[in-house]
Amino acid sequence: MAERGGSGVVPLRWSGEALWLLDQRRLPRREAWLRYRSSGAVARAITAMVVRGAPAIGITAAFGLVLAAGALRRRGRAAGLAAWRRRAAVLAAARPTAVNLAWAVRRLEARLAGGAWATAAEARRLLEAEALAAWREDFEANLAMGAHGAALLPARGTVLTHCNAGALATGGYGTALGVIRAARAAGKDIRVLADETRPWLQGARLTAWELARDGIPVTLLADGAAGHHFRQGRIQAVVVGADRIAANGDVANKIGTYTVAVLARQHGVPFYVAAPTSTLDPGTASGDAIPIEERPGEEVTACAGRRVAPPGVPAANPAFDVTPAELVTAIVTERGVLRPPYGAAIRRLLGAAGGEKRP
Ligand SMILES: CSC[C@H]1O[C@H](OP(=O)(O)O)[C@H](O)[C@@H]1O
Repeated sequence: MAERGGSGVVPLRWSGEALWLLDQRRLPRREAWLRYRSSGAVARAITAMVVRGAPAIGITAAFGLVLAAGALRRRGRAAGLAAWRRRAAVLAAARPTAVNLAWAVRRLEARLAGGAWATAAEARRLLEAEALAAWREDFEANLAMGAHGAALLPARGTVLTHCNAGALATGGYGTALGVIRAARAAGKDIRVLADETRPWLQGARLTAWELARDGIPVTLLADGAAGHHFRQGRIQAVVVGADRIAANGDVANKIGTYTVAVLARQHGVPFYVAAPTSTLDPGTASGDAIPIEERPGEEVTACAGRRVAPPGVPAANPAFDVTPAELVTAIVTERGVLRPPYGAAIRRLLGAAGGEKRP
């Protein structure tokens, strides 16, 4: 599926019996695949960031829910569903900020509730079909989002991106990197500045790896360097991904995104957010209500696994920040480009899709 239309990279593979995850902690040095056969192990892999990126962890959780189908063998449908829901809750809690985990649980639970199944095996087939559909739809959404976003970029210019919102963070092709891939495929001379994105280095390790593989010109920046390049007039647009977009258009994304948005506004550079509708969260009124994951301080006091701070010095490590909607030039989705006021635009988009966001 991932070969069609773009980067050949996918973060996961499904064998029918097991889920295989590309261990993103080891990239770019090593492309190591890990096999998972239980929903609990999948949840631990999401928390440990073996796989990361909002859409990618949503799809991964969906296959974790397929692996949880064994719980449905319990005596009685109600007992089986209760046991399955307990495993689903563990997956939903694996990381708190990306709304895509809850979206995956809602989507597969709806399939179970609405499906005709009498045995755990029949239920597993329903869940597997839904997980595969969610993966395919995400990949197709990225292709559509790429086309919508590519039209916003200049024929020639430099785009700054933050973190990794590429094929590795999605079901393939990418959101922010999908926009860049689509612009290049359309013949636009787009070059990329990639923030290294401390502390986990998604930019230095993952975005640089993806774009170099595709032959797309990419230059790595230290996180504190973006302001210098904005001031030198070297950046014509910013494109980033998102982990959750609140009902008013506030955007939760990797820590440091807000800083880039403020710099973009200061320098009159458009700031675009590329995200599938599965990342929209109409149930969360504003960014103030988005839970921000706090990760271990050791990720900050060390760099690439080597301690850099003196022993005993604590570190704050919020993994995300919130960019207020007023700093966002446009939100690029697979169903089109949203412009302010985002509250109304999101309601229209989801209303057009038939009421609330599909589970
Ligand atoms: C396509 S959304 C990717 C999104 O997820 C990343 O966070 P993490 O690597 O911690 O999962 C980052 O916020 C990206 O923009």
